[in-house]
Amino acid sequence: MTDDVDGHIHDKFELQKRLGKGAYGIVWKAVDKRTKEVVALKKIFDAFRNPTDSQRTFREVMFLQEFGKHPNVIKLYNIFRADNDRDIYLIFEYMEADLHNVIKKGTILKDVHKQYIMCQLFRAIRFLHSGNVLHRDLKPSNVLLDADCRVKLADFGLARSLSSLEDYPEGQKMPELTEYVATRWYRSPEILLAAKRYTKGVDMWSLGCILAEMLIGRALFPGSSTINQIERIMNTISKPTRNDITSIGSYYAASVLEKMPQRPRKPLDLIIPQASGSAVDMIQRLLLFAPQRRLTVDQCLVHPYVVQFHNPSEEPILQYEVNLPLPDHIQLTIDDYRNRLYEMIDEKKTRRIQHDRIKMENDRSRAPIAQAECSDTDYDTARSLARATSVDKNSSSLESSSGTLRERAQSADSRASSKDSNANSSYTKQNGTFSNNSSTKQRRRSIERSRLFANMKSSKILHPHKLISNY
Ligand SMILES: Nc1ncnc2c1ncn2[C@@H]1O[C@H](COP(=O)(O)OP(=O)(O)OP(=O)(O)O)[C@@H](O)[C@H]1O
Repeated sequence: MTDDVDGHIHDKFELQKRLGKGAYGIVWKAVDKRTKEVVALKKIFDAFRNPTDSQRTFREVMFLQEFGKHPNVIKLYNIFRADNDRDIYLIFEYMEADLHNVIKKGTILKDVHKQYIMCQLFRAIRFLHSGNVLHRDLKPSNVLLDADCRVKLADFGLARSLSSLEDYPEGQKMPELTEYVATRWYRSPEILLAAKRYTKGVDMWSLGCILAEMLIGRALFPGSSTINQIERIMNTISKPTRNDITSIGSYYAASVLEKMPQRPRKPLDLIIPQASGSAVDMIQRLLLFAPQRRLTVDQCLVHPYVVQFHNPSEEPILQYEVNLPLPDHIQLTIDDYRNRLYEMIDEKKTRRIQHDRIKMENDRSRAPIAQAECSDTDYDTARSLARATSVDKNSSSLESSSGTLRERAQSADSRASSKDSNANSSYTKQNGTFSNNSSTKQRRRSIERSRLFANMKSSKILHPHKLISNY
C-alpha cells in the first residue's frame, strides 16, 4: 500500500491528515479546494486486483449510494478514477471520530451517549434490513461519530442483499461464506461454525458485541482463532438447546461444540457488573446462539435500554428490496465491475455538465443572491438534495434528524406531550423522499424519558461538542 495520491486528486483536494487505515485503503481528512468543505477521502488500493476485490468495491459503492439517504449512514459524495486504473478514490462526508477510538479513550462516553449511539445504530440497521440487506461487518471502527454524538455507519464492503444469498442453488455452499473476512471478534456463532445460510441475525449479534464493548471498554470476545472465538462465546452466553444447535444448519456445529473443553462459565452479568439491568438484558437477548431467537432491530428500538430515544418518525424504512444492478450471486469479471463503476462516474460527470448548463441558462435571469447559492459539484448537489428531501410538515426529513442532541432532547420532550406523534416514516423509490405513512403504531413512552432529559440539562450533553473535544 502506498500513501501516494494522484495529481488530479491533489488538484481538487488538500490532504490534511491520515484518519485511518483499513484492510482495503487509507482514509484522509481533506479539504475540497473549490468549496472549502472538509471531507474524508478514501483511496481503495488495488480495488480491482481480482474478481472478489472488484465485486467488493462495486458492492461498497452501490450500497453506499442506496443507503446514504439515511441520516445514520455515511454519505458518499463522489468517486474518482485513479490514473493506474487499479485504485479508486471515494469522497465521503467527514466525521470526527470512530467508536473504536472513542471507546479506547475510556471516559468519553456516558450512559446516555451509549444509549443514543445504540438507538442510531438500530435506526441505520433497520433501514438496511428493510431493504433486505445485511451489513455483515458491524464493529466499532465502522461506526463513525461526530461531536454531537451523531452516528454514521460506514464500510459497506461486505454488505449483501439477502435475496441474492437466497438465490444460491440449494445444496451448494455460497462462496461468500468461505470468503467471509469480517472481523472475527464480532462474528456470530453460525458464521464461525460455517452454517450454510445466514440471516439478519448476524448483524444483531455484532450489535450485541458493540454494546458490550462500549460498556466494558474493551472487546467482549477477543478470540485469537476461530476455535478460541467459539470457546469464549460458549463460556459466556446462555447454553443453547439441541434444537438451537441444529437450527443453524451447520455440519460441524454439534461435533465442534461437544469437543469443546469445559471451562467455568463467565456469564454476562459478571463480565459487566456495573451495567444497568436493561443494558445487560439487551445484550443477553442479542447474544443468543440461535439467530431466530435474537432480538430483531424493530424489537431493539422499543427495548427499555433505548426506548427514550425511540421515535418512529426518525426511523424510516425502505419500501423495496435493494438489489444491485449486476447479478450478485455470480461473480463477474474484473472488467465487468470496473466498467460499470466507470460508467457510473461518467454518468455523474455528464449530469454535472448538464447541471452546469441549466445553471448558466438560469443564471442569466437570476438575482445575484440566488447565483451565489447555486453550486455545481456532485458534492454540493448531494447536499442540496439532502436538504430538498424535507417532507411535509408532520413527517421526518433527512435534515430533521440532524439537529444537535439538545434539539433532539427538546423536540422529544415536546413530542412526548403530543398524542399524535406516532407516525412511521418510510422511503419510497418513486419520489425518492421519506414520507409518513401514519402507521398507528403506539409510541412507547417511558417514565425514564423525562428523567433522562432533566438530567441532560445539567450534563455535558448540553454541550455535545465536548464529547469529542475530550478525545
Ligand atoms: N467519513 C469518514 N470520516 C472520518 N473518518 C473516517 C471516515 N471513513 C473512514 N474513516 C476512518 O478510516 C478508518 C478505515 O475506514 P474504512 O473502514 O472505510 O476502511 P476499510 O479499509 O474498508 O477498513 P476495514 O479494514 O475495516 O474493512 C475508519 O475506521 C475510520 O477511523
